[in-house]
Amino acid sequence: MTKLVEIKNLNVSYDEERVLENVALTISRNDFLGVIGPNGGGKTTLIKALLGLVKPERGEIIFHIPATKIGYLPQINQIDKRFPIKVIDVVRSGKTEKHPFNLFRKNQEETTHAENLLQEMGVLHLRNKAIGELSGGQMQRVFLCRSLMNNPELLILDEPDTFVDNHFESELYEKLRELNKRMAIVLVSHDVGTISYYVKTIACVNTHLHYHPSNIISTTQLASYNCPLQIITHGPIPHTVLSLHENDEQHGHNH
Ligand SMILES: Nc1ncnc2c1ncn2[C@@H]1O[C@H](COP(=O)(O)OP(=O)(O)OP(=O)(O)O)[C@@H](O)[C@H]1O
Repeated sequence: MTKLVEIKNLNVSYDEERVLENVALTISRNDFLGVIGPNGGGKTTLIKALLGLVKPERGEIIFHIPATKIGYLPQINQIDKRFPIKVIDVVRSGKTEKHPFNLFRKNQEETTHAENLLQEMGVLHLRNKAIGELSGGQMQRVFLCRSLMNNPELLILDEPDTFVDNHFESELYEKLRELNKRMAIVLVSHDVGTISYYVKTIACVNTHLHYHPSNIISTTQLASYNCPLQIITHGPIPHTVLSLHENDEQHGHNH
């Protein structure tokens, strides 16, 4: 399996507070890794590490691909609706190999690539709209196109389902499954139920990282990973499983 990024013995602290400790993780070609964990557990910090944005206090991060081959869809909660930029230009701005001031110079090849991505995501008809006119789901698709402009080998998404409706959420995950045929994906989500249906492996991050080599994970395993999450799912239809009370049997399901 071709390795894309390796994290070894990583410690990260902010102002003396240890956020990641002794973290090891290898991302390889065709991986589809779901990153879960409690609030403040260090998921975003792990993403920053994968993007080379945090300085390790200890350990190392080895990149086997250039930075331009890592696509990133940040957590987007809000955007100033008045921001004057067209959809097509948002997508084109994801092209980072060139000098940044080339951004708005017309380049037919890049425009065609951006249009192909918009087409793939089903939003080509919005190409000349102002970004602020779009719905949450449409905007998320456009930003996803932007993160694909460099044809990444690794795509990292931080809670892409935050402000989209349920319908778009499942569409998005289906798209990710298609994209996973041509790139590795790391997906951070609070929605353990849904992601466990799509990802191949799971990392539970709560200062320490526990790698789980499958997408099926039980509440008992989560507890042993010190990942106190309330919901989890597996099987063909996503559903929730409530965490157990102390004396419960193991198979308490809530469909
Ligand atoms: N730039 C920073 N400076 C200081 N502390 C930070 C900084 N970024 C994050 N932290 C702290 O580090 C801890 C981990 O934060 P991080 O955002 O990585 O967690 P998370 O798992 O992504 O959380 P959430 O699920 O709430 O998004 C938290 O306690 C947070 O307050």
